[in-house]
Amino acid sequence: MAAFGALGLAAWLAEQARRVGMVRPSAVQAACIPPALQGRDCMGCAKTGSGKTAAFVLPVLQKLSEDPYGIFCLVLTPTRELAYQIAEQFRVLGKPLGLKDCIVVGGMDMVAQALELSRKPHVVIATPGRLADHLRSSNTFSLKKIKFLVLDEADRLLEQGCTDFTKDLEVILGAVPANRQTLLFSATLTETLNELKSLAMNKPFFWESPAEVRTVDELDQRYLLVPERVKDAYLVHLIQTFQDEHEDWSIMIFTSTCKDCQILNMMLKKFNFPSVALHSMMKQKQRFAALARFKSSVFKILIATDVAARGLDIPTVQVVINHNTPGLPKIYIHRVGRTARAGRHGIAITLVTQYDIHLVHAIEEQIKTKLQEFSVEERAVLDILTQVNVVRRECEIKLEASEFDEKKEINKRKQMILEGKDPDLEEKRKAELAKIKRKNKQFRDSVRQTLQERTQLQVKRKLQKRMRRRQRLAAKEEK
Ligand SMILES: Nc1ncnc2c1ncn2[C@@H]1O[C@H](COP(=O)(O)OP(=O)(O)OP(=O)(O)O)[C@@H](O)[C@H]1O
Repeated sequence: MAAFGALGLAAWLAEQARRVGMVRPSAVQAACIPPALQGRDCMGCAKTGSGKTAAFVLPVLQKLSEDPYGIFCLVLTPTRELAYQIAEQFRVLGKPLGLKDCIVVGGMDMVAQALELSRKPHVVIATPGRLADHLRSSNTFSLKKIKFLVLDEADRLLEQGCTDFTKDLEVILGAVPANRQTLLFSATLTETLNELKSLAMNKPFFWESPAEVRTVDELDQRYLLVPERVKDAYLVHLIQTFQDEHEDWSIMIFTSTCKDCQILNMMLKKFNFPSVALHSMMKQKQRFAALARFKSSVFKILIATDVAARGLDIPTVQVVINHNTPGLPKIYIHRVGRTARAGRHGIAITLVTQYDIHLVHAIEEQIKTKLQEFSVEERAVLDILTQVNVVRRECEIKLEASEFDEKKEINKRKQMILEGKDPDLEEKRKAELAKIKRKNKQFRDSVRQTLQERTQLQVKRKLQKRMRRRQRLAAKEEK
């Protein structure tokens, strides 16, 4: 495969890439860097861990070196941790340029970010919510001259649902120029291809990994059929097994809710498995600290919700365990993609209960691969079953006593204060917004009602007119 220089990158940039271990471009880099350098919009759909980040960082840095000014490039990504990770790649690869970047994410000081933005950094890496807040509340910076708009995990940014970014993306797209280059990347682009294409201003160059199998070959994908009520005992047994056989291995465990994440973290500590949790109910500083301790192998076990499912690049992760079967195949693809990255091997085990069989079939259909059964010693699991369930109950009671749910509300309020917002004002704003929405709905319903009544009236009049005409005709015929 051609070297980076042959892709059109300047010697200094190819050398910088080499210095950080990128000697030969990966398939998605070899495919997308040339058209990006030629000024085309690009969409890259490549497997997890295949170097999509550098596929947009390198061409952006190349173009920036030819015309250095700020704000040159805006990168949007769905989570705060990913924003920091992308910024790190820009800093490492852009070091010879003296790159100035600015990270704009929630949970951090908004005033400091506004100050940094006003200094016109070359590259802004942001989560949509916080950037939209800045655009709504201040005019101390402009995105009018950006050359590149990059959407990392693009399909997640455009996903509709409870935590969708739609309104924020509308604000941001209104603030960027039409004559820009748009680069879109993800491991699961295809489902939202049309919406994504509408984002690209001109006919985008589209590249998709040719392999039919959607997950990497180096990934050993297993399942474990377990009854729902003994799932935790299997989890503890799996961790014990891996830690006995490979004490240097790092394990990422995914679960569905913040509460479950918290309880499992408490449980594992009681079984002397030092672990850290990562979920959206934690304060931002706690999230960063947990990730740093896991990345540096101070802790070998990370329990996370799907806030950590996409993009996180932690080379030491050898095992991914799905404590719950992901509801969507693409969530599965991203979760298990946290291991077996950049050509390394890894194993992913999904705990499948009697209620999840259909989910496994949907996953296998999407990834075009059959999961193999992972065998364990049932006896060993039964031996710890009671103890695990007792410990879980103790942790649940302890968590309830700590008013975890109430904390969620308090956390939200604290977060707003930290971000310079007034929680009561926000509460009032939300109530007013809800009232306006209710009134609008009532108005629409009454209009619809009136139209229906009017239509019925018109139909009735027409029928009466037709009846009267028939009566007149009948009367004439009688004469
Ligand atoms: N050409 C290359 N040669 C060697 N290593 C590379 C190369 N490109 C990227 N890498 C390394 O591969 C790892 C994965 O890269 P990256 O995080 O960009 O993958 P990705 O495709 O974005 O994954 P995901 O879909 O999970 O976000 C990183 O550690 C990165 O430094």
